[in-house]
Amino acid sequence: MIEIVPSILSADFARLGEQVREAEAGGAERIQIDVMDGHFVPNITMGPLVVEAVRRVTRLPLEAHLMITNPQEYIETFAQAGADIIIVHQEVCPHLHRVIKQIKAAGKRAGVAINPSTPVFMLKDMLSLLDMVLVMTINPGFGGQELIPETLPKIVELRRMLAERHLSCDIEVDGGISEKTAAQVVKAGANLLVAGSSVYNKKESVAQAIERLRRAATSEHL
Ligand SMILES: O=C(CO)[C@H](O)[C@H](O)COP(=O)(O)O
Ligand SMILES: [Fe+2]
Repeated sequence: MIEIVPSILSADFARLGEQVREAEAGGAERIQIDVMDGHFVPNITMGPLVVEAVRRVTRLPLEAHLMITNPQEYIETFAQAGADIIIVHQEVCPHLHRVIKQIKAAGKRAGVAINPSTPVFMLKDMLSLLDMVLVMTINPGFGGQELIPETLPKIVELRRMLAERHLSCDIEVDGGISEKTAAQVVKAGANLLVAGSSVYNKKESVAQAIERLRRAATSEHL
């Protein structure tokens, strides 16, 4: 099943609760919270307090996309704050197996993200332990960027690797997902499509935006 996953990075923070509820009412089945530390990526955003606040206004599963240099130091904090899926970046985890086990030990689903320049084979031996691989379709740090086309073959390759191993891990994509790119990433093999600026775009309601993206994602055209 194809899901549109709203990222609150582009939401109106002055009325965050409302914006999360709008996504839920609009049919979103999970929400992504982008955590940035100003070290791994050149931007600073939200932390566990925001996860805790969002947890209070929705029953949807929450994904914490941790774009931070020492994720192993914060797994339990984000688990306690109410994240259901914890996503760490491969690039900052020399002991990735240990971090995945740490997420599982906290009772949460484990995801690993890879930047556009990180090859999919870096995750080959960990695939059986993962609930999700997040293929970044932009360089992480900011919303509103354009999808990098070189990331599309990575999705195809990952889907093939999972099929070969009979694994049912989710493939999520994040960055530059719009009406124009949604069908392309689905065709490549992604099933979870994170969307920030195209969901919270101020031109239409959050529900309308989600519906438009879902239609584009599941259309045969393009
Ligand atoms: O991880 C992220 C940025 O690093 C965000 O999830 C992503 O940017 C979503 O924003 P948009 O859909 O506007 O590209
Ligand atoms: Fe993200």
